[in-house]
Amino acid sequence: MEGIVVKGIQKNFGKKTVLQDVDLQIKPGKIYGLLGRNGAGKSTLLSIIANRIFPNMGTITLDGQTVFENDKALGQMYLMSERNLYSKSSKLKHLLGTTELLYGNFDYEYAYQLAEKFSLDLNQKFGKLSTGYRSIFKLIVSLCVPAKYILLDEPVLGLDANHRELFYREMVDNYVKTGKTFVISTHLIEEITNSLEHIFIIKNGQIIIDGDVEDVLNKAYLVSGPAKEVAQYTAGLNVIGQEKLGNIQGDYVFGKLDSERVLPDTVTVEKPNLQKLFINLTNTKEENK
Ligand SMILES: Nc1ncnc2c1ncn2[C@@H]1O[C@H](COP(=O)(O)OP(=O)(O)OP(=O)(O)O)[C@@H](O)[C@H]1O
Repeated sequence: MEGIVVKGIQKNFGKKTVLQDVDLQIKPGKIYGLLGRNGAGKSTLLSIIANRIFPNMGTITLDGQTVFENDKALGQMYLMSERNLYSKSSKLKHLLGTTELLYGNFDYEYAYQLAEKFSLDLNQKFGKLSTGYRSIFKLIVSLCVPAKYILLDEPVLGLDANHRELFYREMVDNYVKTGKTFVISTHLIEEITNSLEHIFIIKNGQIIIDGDVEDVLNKAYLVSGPAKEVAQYTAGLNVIGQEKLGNIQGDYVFGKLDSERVLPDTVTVEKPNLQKLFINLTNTKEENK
């Protein structure tokens, strides 16, 4: 099968199972979002895909070939993660050269252009950069490596709002120009929704949603109005969350509404955004109370 295929992945750390029965496919030429709450297993999954850590069960293939100790397949993937792998005493421009040694054909011209846009001086040493600029440097590298699949684990960590916007724009621009595939794990859902085509939502180590953003959002509804009428209208539907303010109630429904039911005049049906849907799908029972 084309692209990256993740099949039956399980990962345990000690006695704890942090990923279970994870199956998914990353097809070439799309922008994917990997969304999940703190500790859901996003970084672990991305590290397994990039062969940085090994699963207890399951396989990862790229275009049908295992990625396990397969340099050719791994050369087509680049994982940018929170971990700082760079030597603190190295100048940024020299670190670009190190990346070229590993991945070949590094796009220096583009890297210099991006550095200028982000006001990053490449003559500085990595260790002297602020948290945000460390992320920016790593992002610049990930946009300029020749790999076909770019995995970004919390890419905008520490970036201010202006730099985050600039990064999303550059990523989409790069995607349009190169047709590369991006997989981004993030908590900042609202601001990235428009850049994503497909999402995976991971909860407690399992994929609970796998679909195109539009299709997923088409299944979500927010039904609001007086508590009694709302409860009647949503009875028996897949209500995944609820908001209450006095006597006014908002039920989040995921799936289908019942077209046979008459919507009372006092009740409205809206489409929630991805962030609201995510919060409701991933809330724990305690948080729903
Ligand atoms: N090396 C490790 N040893 C033991 N437990 C680990 C290790 N790495 C991750 N974990 C545990 O695995 C679970 C998943 O962690 P992971 O970092 O993949 O989550 P995440 O979704 O990326 O979270 P966050 O959004 O907070 O970064 C957590 O409970 C974490 O404590």
